[in-house]
Amino acid sequence: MKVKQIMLENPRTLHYSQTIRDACHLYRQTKVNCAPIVNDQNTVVGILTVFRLLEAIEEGATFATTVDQIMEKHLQIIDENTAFHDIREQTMDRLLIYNNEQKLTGVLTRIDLINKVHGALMNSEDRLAEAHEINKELRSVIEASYDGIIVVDSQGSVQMVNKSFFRVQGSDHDPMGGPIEQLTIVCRESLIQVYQRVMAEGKVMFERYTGKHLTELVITGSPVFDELDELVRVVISIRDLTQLNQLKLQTEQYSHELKSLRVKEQKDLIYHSAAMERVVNEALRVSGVDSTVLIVGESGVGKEVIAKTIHQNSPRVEGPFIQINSGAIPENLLESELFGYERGSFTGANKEGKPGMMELANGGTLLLDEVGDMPLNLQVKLLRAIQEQEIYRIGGRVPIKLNIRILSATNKNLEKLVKERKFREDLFYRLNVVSIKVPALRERKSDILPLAKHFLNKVNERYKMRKYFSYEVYKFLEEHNWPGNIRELANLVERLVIMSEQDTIFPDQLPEEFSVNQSSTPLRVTVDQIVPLKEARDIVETELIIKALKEYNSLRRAGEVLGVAHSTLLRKARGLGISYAD
Ligand SMILES: Nc1ncnc2c1ncn2[C@@H]1O[C@H](COP(=O)(O)OP(=O)(O)OP(=O)(O)O)[C@@H](O)[C@H]1O
Repeated sequence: MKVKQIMLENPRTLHYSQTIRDACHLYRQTKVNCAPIVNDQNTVVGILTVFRLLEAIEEGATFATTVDQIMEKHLQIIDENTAFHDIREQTMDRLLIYNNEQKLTGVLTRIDLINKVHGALMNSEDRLAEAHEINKELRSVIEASYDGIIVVDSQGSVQMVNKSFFRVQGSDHDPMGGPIEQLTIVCRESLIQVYQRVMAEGKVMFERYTGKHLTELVITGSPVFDELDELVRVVISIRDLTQLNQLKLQTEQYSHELKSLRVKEQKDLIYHSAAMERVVNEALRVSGVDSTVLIVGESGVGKEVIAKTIHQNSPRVEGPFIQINSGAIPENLLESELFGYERGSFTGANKEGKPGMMELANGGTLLLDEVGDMPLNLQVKLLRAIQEQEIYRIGGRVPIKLNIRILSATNKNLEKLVKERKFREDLFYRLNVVSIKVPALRERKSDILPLAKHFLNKVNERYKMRKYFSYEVYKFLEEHNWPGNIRELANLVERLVIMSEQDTIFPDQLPEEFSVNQSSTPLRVTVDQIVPLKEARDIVETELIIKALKEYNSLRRAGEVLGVAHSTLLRKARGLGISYAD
């Protein structure tokens, strides 16, 4: 603080010829307790304090006594820019304050000083309370932060940590006051690096720490400067992303499970086998991304069903699912089917022109079925369309922007076709970003019965019937080799339902080409020890009756399947000790 900040500015002066009366008048008027005395040239020649005035009256002076007779002539003059600190030792009553042009600018009296100091004290007390309040608020803000916060001074010693720091650290170890090197937190090295880099460069720095079990910490160091622009401390925050990562993983897992539940709910996708479960999981995994997928497998194994599953579980689900079968469309029409055409572009064309399948699939998914049958000249155009996501209709000049996902399916060996130069290699790689192989039905026998039941239900529903298969028919379906895969199975089921006259379908109703003899493993009863014939008959009958009752859950149906009247079945069951409540 400088003297000019606490002095009484521009004090009123008295001429040396003025009297004590004038002085008293001045004191009363200005409420000051001293006055500089000037001569005719307005130069200060003395100073008269109230104290000196009272002293003079006591010594016999009167109101008429002129001030030059009683004033203090010994003057203490100081520059207005002198620091207050430097005049603490001086007598305050007589301080005259001059500026650098040697002009009187103020006086400093004890009372003024006391007032000023008192004011300053009150002020600083208020400011201290305010600072205390701000400090408290700051502290609670820092404590409320979920991020761990640690403040380190320029010497590298820890000045403060918040509660969250202990959570991130995973222990109660208190690093306060200690050097940063003694921290026990897992990301110690990264934290020290951040601190050192902030100290060296004076700006905000980041580091990422990754550890076991999805541990991920983001460490951010921010410099704090004082008024002199000196870097005095570094505030380091540690954001723990571990929980977030775990939650993310969990959400991904849940959404995957949810998806597979949805798929299980999808009525037209039936599977029990682990092989098919793997295929469905692959389909679900690729459904989330927009990559091209090549679905391979024998004819009729369900490639189209898998393509639909991908579409239905993809973000494009609200868009169209369009399918074009390259093998089924005559070569000369395939191009216009794919790309569409403008009006009058060729004879026989619709007058108005027509959008192609690619255009129709915009915003959705296009399945190129039997893609191995696509003619070579169209393969070039297709590749260009996929790469540029843009097509021209036949006869059209305006490019049409595409936003489609391409899936393709084939039962051919595309790699072989590439070698034989019947399929373009570049297109093959473009389509085969991800490939999914759907296994043949003979490689997933456990899917056969659920599929057969599914088709049986559908056909019964369609024709309003209530037919069912005998055990032997199921056995046959399960054992058959199914060269035509699921389509063949579905066709046979429909044929059996339509053709059979009774409600129960027996093997003798199987078409000739499916004669039971063709079954790869005919029905056999295995005998591994010799037992009396009666006992053997009882064992076989018991097994058959239990199985039939379990499968059909009805005496009448089980009887039909086993070829006996239900009353006979009931009697036999009782005789063999099989309990059954119909
Ligand atoms: N998992 C399944 N659940 C229910 N039905 C299925 C399943 N897989 C296939 N199908 C049915 O079998 C028939 C043949 O399936 P799909 O057309 O998908 O086979 P594909 O492999 O595409 O045949 P292609 O090679 O002849 O094009 C269809 O009627 C389909 O609905």
